[in-house]
Amino acid sequence: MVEIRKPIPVEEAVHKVMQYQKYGKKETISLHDCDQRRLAEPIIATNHVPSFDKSPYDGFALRSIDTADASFNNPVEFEVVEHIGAGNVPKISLQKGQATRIMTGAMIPEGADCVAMFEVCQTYEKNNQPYMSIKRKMEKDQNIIKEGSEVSKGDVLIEQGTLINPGVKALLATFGYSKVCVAKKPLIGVIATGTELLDADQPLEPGKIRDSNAYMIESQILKVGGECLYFGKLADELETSYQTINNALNKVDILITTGGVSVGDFDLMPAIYDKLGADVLFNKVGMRPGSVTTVATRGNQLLFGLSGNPSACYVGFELFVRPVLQSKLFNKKPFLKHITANLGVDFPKPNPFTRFVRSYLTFNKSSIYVHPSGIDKSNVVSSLANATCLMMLPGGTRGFEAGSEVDVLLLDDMEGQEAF
Ligand SMILES: Nc1nc2c(c(=O)[nH]1)N[C@H]1C(S)=C(S)[C@@H](COP(=O)(O)OP(=O)(O)OC[C@H]3O[C@@H](n4cnc5c(N)ncnc54)[C@H](O)[C@@H]3O)O[C@H]1N2
Ligand code: MOO
Ligand SMILES: [Mg+2]
Repeated sequence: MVEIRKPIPVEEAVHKVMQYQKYGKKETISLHDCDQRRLAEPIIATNHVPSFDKSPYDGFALRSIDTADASFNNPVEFEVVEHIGAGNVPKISLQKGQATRIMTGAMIPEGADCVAMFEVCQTYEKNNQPYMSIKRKMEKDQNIIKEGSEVSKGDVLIEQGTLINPGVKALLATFGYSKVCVAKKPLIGVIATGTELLDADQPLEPGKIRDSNAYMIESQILKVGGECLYFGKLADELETSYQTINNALNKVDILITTGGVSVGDFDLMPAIYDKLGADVLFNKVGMRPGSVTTVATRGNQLLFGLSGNPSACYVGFELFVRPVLQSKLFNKKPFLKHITANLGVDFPKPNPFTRFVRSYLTFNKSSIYVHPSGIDKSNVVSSLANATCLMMLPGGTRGFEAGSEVDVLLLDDMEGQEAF
């Protein structure tokens, strides 16, 4: 008699897996190498920005009060007493009728309370001494970037778990983080199972196929910030498969296998979990593809038994492995981002299970449409290359019409969301 498995709802399965997630480890690396990593500590402002009052323009720093009588017909004259560029510290404190020639980014001299741009000033010399005049009134604080006006020392600027993009890297540099504490990439082992599998460099043989899942999973791991350790492919043979999987578990944080989780005579994963003493959290989920996705734990390690069917394997990774990996990277929004979009095509056939259709989006003015990216079957590989999202069609007794609103999970978004 074949084993009859009871499917659990997707949300429940995700919840079960996430109970086992733990924050990962931290490491300190050079600022140069931190791109696309996630912050293991928040960025805290170590100084005010700017850290001194500065000029936003090339011009003259002066005392606004001295321009009180300036007008088109009454230019007011200033003696230019100092000349400073960005990086210089002004030495002269301005007295009545004095100005400092100042460049963008330079420190405002004492006494000055505004900056007049070159464009509104006339410059000339008298007795070899530079002078300038201005025909308009200036206001106190006009054209001055005040100390701390952008950021105050001690402010928490970027949360732990944030992906380091060029803007985050700029902040790290601004606040002197020449070494950055980032989440260590979790090491995820990958094993492909199946006597039918050939490597990518092997010629096809009757009855055999090339292993695509291992490469696909490797790519999925790398895309979301993990490190992959590939242990090779295993023929469907219990003892050697058990040995390899047992050894692999000692070397990685998480282990993913693909294939062999269903009820076939050569589907050995259930027997291997048994032999490993692993607890199976679930082995049937109310979803398509990926209904056979199995997750087990041994000690505090998670073993993901993804389906052998390529599309099912892909979806199983995105729904279950990805949020665990994101949590290990301290991402507070570990789940795939949901949006709603209008169905681009009809789905007349109902399905009792929630369907995750590999899809892509199109945009028309302010409307978003979602379309399948290929054949909607669990065993296909060709619908994956153009998939940028998963359309989520709830299970039930009805189909769906083009134009109706559906939930969509974004695959290329790296921010995520807090709840599934
Ligand atoms: N009697 C039943 N049969 C099946 C059921 C069921 O409930 N009762 N479930 C079906 C569903 S749904 C799926 S999905 C598959 C899952 O099968 P397995 O996870 O056990 O995977 P395999 O049997 O090892 O392989 C399935 C399929 O995928 C190909 N494959 C395997 N590994 C790879 C790889 N690394 N790269 C590319 N393709 C791979 C393999 O050749 C098979 O064609 O079970 C259904 N059956
Ligand atoms: O696990 Mo299967 O993918 O539901 O077709
Ligand atoms: Mg099978």
